[in-house]
Amino acid sequence: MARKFEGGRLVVASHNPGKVREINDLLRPFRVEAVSAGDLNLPEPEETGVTFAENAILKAKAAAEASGLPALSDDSGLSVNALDGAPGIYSARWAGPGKDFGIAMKRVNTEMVGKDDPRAQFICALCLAWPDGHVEVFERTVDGVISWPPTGTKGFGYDPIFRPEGHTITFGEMEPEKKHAMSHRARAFEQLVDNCFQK
Ligand SMILES: O=c1nc[nH]c2c1ncn2[C@H]1C[C@H](O)[C@@H](COP(=O)(O)OP(=O)(O)OP(=O)(O)O)O1
Ligand SMILES: [Mg+2]
Repeated sequence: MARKFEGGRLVVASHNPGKVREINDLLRPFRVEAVSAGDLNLPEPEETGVTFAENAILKAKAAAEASGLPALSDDSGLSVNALDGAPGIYSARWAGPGKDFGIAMKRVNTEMVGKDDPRAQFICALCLAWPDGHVEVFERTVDGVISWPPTGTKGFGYDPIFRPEGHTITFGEMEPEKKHAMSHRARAFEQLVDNCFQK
């Protein structure tokens, strides 16, 4: 049995404004008072893990310990079949210190030249950590294809080049509510809610 979140304040342990916005959207129906790591001036931990789950755990634990509150982290990324899963856990790092996803998306496109497999997944590991060190982790994916050139301005990160399976538009072109009905983050969140939130 997973440990339950009892309600009240919860730290959203992310420094990515696009993600914080999406997690706040997903939390809205629940009795949760979300505060972000940025609001609390929490440091951004170094992501030394080699898996999404490891990085999610280290980010959530760091925020829970520093704040004394339960903390929810998200470690996520884009995995391209033709690139053997790259950028994967390095998805944020491909955008460089300036966090320029124009550069990161161009790199995906350049490295895919000559390969004829457009398949890709977004992956999201969510970790809910308590100040005593207990953690719960949930990981989910969404399948799609890489589409070039980038289209749409509604999302963040690699959304303009990711078209989810069965759809004709990219996440960048999709209304947030529609992305939340199918995304890797929304799917992992559903697991989190089922296991850790009171109904
Ligand atoms: O729905 C998504 N739509 C587009 N791009 C996405 C998505 N989900 C993850 N991504 C990409 C961009 C992000 O920068 C990277 C995650 O890297 P990741 O280390 O987990 O997050 P981050 O460094 O941006 O913020 P933080 O670690 O403070 O939560 O993968
Ligand atoms: Mg990060």
